[in-house]
Amino acid sequence: MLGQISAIPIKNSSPYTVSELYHLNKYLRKYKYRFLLGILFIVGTHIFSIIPARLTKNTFDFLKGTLDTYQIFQGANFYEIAFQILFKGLLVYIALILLMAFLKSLCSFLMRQIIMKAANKIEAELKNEIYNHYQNLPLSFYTKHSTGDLMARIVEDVNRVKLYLGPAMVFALNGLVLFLILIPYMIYINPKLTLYSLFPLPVLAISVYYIKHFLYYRSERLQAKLAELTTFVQETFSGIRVLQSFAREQNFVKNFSNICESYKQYALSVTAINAIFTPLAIGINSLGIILTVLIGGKEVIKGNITVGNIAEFVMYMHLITWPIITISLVANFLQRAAASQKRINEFLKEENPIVSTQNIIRPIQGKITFENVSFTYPDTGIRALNNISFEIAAGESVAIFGTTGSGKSTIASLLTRLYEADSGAISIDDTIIQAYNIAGLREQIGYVPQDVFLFPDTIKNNIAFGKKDVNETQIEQAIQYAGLDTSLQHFPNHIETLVGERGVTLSGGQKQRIAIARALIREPRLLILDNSLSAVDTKTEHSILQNLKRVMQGRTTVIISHRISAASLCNKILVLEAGNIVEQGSHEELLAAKGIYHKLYKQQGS
Ligand SMILES: Nc1ncnc2c1ncn2[C@@H]1O[C@H](COP(=O)(O)OP(=O)(O)OP(=O)(O)O)[C@@H](O)[C@H]1O
Repeated sequence: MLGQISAIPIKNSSPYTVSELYHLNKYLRKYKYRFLLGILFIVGTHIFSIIPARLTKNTFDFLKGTLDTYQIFQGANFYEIAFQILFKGLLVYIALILLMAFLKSLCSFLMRQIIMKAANKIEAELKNEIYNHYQNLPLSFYTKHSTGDLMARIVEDVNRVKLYLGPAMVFALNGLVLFLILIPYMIYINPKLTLYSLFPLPVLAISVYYIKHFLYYRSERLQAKLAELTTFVQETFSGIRVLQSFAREQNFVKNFSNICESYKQYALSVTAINAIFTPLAIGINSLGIILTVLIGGKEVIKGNITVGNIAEFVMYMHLITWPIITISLVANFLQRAAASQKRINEFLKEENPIVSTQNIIRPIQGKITFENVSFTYPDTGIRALNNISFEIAAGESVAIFGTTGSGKSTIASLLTRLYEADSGAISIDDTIIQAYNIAGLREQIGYVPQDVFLFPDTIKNNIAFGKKDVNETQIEQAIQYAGLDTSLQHFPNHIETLVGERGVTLSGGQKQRIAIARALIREPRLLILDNSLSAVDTKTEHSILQNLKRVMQGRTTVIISHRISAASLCNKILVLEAGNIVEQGSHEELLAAKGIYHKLYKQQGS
């Protein structure tokens, strides 16, 4: 509701386990060769990271060896020769280090390309899977879940899963491969130096874990605030008409400013924690370097290692720090992905109970039979229809007439199989409705619901939405039958006029008539108009109904209405009250019966 902010739910507090991610196995299997190739390039990246460190060690040792020799020959004629040897040797080492750096960058680039691309492909496929599944779910599913929730699961949650499949996968594999290659190699060079240089790393891992944990919690809140802000702005502008007409602008400005302020506070705290993080990581890493130089120095004095080994170890320290930092990142991405996948799985597990038993696809004649049909809305428990029975002959026009909330629209929902009756039987052409293929049946029904929905597109495209492959003549004809032709003359772009968001640029009556044209273009065997002429004057209503009589010749028309004027034009009228059929017959018969219909006839001054 406008003004009551409904933040997009991006977190589900119910428990989840990593096993939720098993759903992704089919995608991982599909892209297994990509991931394996990615691992190969990760190995390459690390080999080309370790070799330069080894080359640096050799450079140091070479420098030291050459300088020692130079000391021996100082004062003699060999000075120039020693300098030449030193310089050429250095150039060779620099060239080799540059080559390794290039190869490392190349492997790293290819690894990211391969794994990230696979993650992007899986993200798109998962989105498609969810969207396809949404399309197959019944209307009752949509009344239970908000649009914000549906959107959050297909956008936010899938994005979190992608972060796990992409960056988290890269970080995890990167760290694992590096540890497997580097640690044994360091131990091989000098176990004692390895132990001391790695000593501060657990401290780094634990501090990073806690800081990141706190940071993610805050970021989560920040994200929720952002969603709140977005929803608020969206709701404000979609309800701008009401907002301005009720002069509530200042209240909304104040509310917006309050949400902005709390968003700012969260953003500031996230920035502050982020600011602590980098100096802390650098500090702990420096501690490791100090220990390496100190212990390494002692080892050099003892003759166990060379000066080059210290330089080499300092470089290894830098290589290992980032994977340590990313451990908590990976753990966090994994948790968030599992929570998100759980939310996605919840929807993917939803099944549509409205199915076809025999998948019959055939043209219908339009005979409709309701036998002792009852229906209670599952979410509210409201009994909308109470054991109702009636019959409509093929080609008949029938009005369903009654007070508001009496169950008229529910009959239309059951006929279009948007809901399933709890008991009783609904048949079309003496075949139980469940036997028909659902899409095949719906394609033969032209249903104009009470709340008209128009896409922000042209009038033409809104009408053509009802059918594949339509031509201009069919559109013009549907417009004429729906009584829209005179209105269209006032539009500068005729049927190419854009209707704006939900048809905001049109009058209520124009929107209703576009919806009728959309239904008529399908040339339906059964036409259901649910209060579809409530926004037009009785004269226009009369002329449209006369048109429909011609168009629907030999086809069944069900007109749901509160108006006697509409009902009186039909062959038969069903009068509903509190889910029961209280009267039925022709206009004349019902007037003669002097019941509810007659009373309403008098009230409406017909
Ligand atoms: N989607 C829904 N979920 C839960 N309850 C519903 C739903 N739609 C309608 N109802 C309830 O079912 C009852 C019958 O509603 P229905 O829309 O069929 O009445 P109606 O006769 O068409 O009313 P109106 O003339 O005002 O459109 C009402 O009490 C309504 O509150």
